[in-house]
Amino acid sequence: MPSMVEDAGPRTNFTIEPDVLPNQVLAGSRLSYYIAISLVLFCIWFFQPSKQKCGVSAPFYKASRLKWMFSADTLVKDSYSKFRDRVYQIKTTEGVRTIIPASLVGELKGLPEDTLSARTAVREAMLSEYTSLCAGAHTDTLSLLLKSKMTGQLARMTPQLKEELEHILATEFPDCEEWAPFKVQPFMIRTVARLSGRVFVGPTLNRVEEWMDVSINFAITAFIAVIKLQFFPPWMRPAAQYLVSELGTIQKDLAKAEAMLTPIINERLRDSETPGYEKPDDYVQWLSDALPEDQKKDYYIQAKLQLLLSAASIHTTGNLTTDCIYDLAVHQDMQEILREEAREVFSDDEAWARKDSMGRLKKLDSFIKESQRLSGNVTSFIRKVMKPIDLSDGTHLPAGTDLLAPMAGIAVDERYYSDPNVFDGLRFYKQCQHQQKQREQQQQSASASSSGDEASVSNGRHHFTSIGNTNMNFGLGKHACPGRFFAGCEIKLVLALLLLRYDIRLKDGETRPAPNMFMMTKSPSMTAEIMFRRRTD
Ligand code: HEM
Repeated sequence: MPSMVEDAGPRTNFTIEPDVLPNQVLAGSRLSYYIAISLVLFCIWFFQPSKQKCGVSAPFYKASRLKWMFSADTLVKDSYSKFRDRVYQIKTTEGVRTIIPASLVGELKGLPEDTLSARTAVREAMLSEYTSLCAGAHTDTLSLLLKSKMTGQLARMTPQLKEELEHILATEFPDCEEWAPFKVQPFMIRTVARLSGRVFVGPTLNRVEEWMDVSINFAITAFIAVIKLQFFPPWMRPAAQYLVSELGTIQKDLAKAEAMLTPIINERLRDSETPGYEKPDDYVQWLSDALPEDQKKDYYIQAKLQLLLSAASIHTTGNLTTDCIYDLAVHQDMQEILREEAREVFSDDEAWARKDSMGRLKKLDSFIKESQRLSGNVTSFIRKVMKPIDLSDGTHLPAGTDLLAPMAGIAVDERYYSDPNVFDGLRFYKQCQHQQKQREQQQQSASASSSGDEASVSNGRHHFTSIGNTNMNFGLGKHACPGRFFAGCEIKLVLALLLLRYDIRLKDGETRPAPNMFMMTKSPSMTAEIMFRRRTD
């Protein structure tokens, strides 16, 4: 057997942890059939030469495609430390990807969609023509509604979220009167599904198990469908799609969601005729109001947008919350610091609804951002070049080039983060304080305030929701995540409440649960247990 590693980079032993692959990949009555067909296709796919010639004037980092599949984190870090500020290319399972460093991504982030497309890149990555993972003409609606109805207005939602959180803690979190182990990841996914559901579909449907099930599993099913389809060369996919059972599940889930939403939409349309009717304040309503008259009864598109919204928000937010708990369990000293801050902010019950409360949790904000820095995305800024682009370093990017930014490498670049491999929960808090001082000094000095680096001092770039060329966990530019403010609010709420009520630690003799890596997706262990004990104060 020829060596699978073509060259370069430290070699990795590929062992697959039992919880690396979602259970659904491994289960099912047709398992042996899948294994047989997958093996044959894997051989065809693995040994076929990469035919993609896109003419990017940048060197290749050579590494096995297996490494991309199971160890993309290490691959991106290794290749980044070799090239750092240079553009380079990697052959991945999905084709050639051109990697854009932080120093050049600024030249691209403002380009229009017809020159550099996020939509096309995501549509292709999701194999939307088979998976239906695309909102079509309504793609912008999804983001615009989040921006106009949520961002900046989150305080209005926190009392409902707090109520929902109390309910799920009361019904699904153990008593923990003594130290007790608890599996965090599945709980966090359910919690975020319920909290988000409260704002997406309202207080009745969000607690219905069937809705929870569909909204949580839609993203997982789609992920598995994409992976299976990727094993087939593009020319085989029109026929191969019939072998991927998850594509059928996606359609069934869409139908279930449609059936659950239809009576709610109809009831609201009926009630809106009644004088004095007070409209509910949730995504179902915002969407219904935004749709043109002839589409208000298009239940299918409304169901689809809801499931796409769930897919974008539940696992991303739930997994980051889980990572934060793992980091809190390791960094015991941070718990009292953050608890103290939460006690100050939530000194009375009304504080949960106060407009500025979440913003005052500055140390917690820093802690979450630091967790995300070290556990966040492997890559970001997924884009497709639609018209040729020339970068200032002389790199030519022809139409058809697929871009990525090497987030895993940037996140541990010592030029951007001092002691980058050390977890410092107050890293961004200290930077914010420093920034604040600079701002005050600038205000005092008229000459200083009229000169120089004003923008960098005043834009709060160390906050959890800030984005920048070296900070792309929420993407960059026009398509940067519009849900990040809501995500921050949910995560702070969950962590603050848990910190106020529980002590948290690792199980005896254990270290921080290792993340799972599969196909560029890094996620916290789904099976790890963390110890909780209810506080008596
Ligand atoms: C920690 C949680 C989250 C992370 C890490 C995350 C990350 C991202 C990233 C990396 C992108 C791509 C941005 C780009 O390409 O420039 C994105 C897009 C998006 N996210 Fe999030 N997200 C999170 C939570 C949420 C939530 C809670 C929502 C909804 C409430 C949401 C809705 C969206 C939507 C609709 C887009 C597509 C934006 C567009 O293409 O214009 N996300 N997110």
